[in-house]
Amino acid sequence: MKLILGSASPRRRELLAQLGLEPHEVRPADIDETPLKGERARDYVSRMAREKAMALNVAPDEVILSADTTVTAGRRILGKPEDEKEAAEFLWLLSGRRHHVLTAVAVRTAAGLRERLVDTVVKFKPLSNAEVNGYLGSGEWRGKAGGYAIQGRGGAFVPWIQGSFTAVVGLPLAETAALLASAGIDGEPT
Ligand SMILES: Cc1cn([C@H]2C[C@H](O)[C@@H](COP(=O)(O)OP(=O)(O)OP(=O)(O)O)O2)c(=O)[nH]c1=O
Repeated sequence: MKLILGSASPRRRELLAQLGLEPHEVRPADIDETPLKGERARDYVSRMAREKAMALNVAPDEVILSADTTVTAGRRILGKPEDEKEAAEFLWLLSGRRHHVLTAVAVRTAAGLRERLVDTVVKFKPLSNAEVNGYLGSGEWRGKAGGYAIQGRGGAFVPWIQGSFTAVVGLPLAETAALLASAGIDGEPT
């Protein structure tokens, strides 16, 4: 079976490499990522992963892997910030609080689609003006759900997590490996 990565995220590619897997092809799906009115975060993130997988054609010898990561604080869904102003808003919202990072993984073959949702709790320390401004200036917030990257400088804001570190970065490796194995794709640890 050929592994098709249905994602433009370089992090997801790197995480796959950690499993000893290299996609046969990268085929990102371009879908509308707007939440539905009143949609719950868990429903939203699952729908996104599924829609990314369903937007692509799948050949009988292909396995498509798609995922979606979103940050949720209270009832709010924090996606990728549109600009620096929104990134600042997200960072202040997360400052000194716990939030959830939800990552859904979808694996699709011609036979059907299987999906897993991973919920990780992340705690942010109270941020100072200097920390927020320095972080905004680094540009690291771009393209990251919630406006931070735990695997980068953003890691300095996180004293504690409960759940899956790899899920926060974009692909929960234990669940992904299990889903892929059941679709006939096995990696070797590198
Ligand atoms: C919270 C957090 C998110 N992220 C990233 C992972 C995802 O790439 C991104 C959330 O956006 P996604 O919409 O999940 O993915 P993407 O747009 O990067 O790629 P694609 O849709 O093609 O698969 O946020 C981090 O890298 N580190 C973090 O700590």
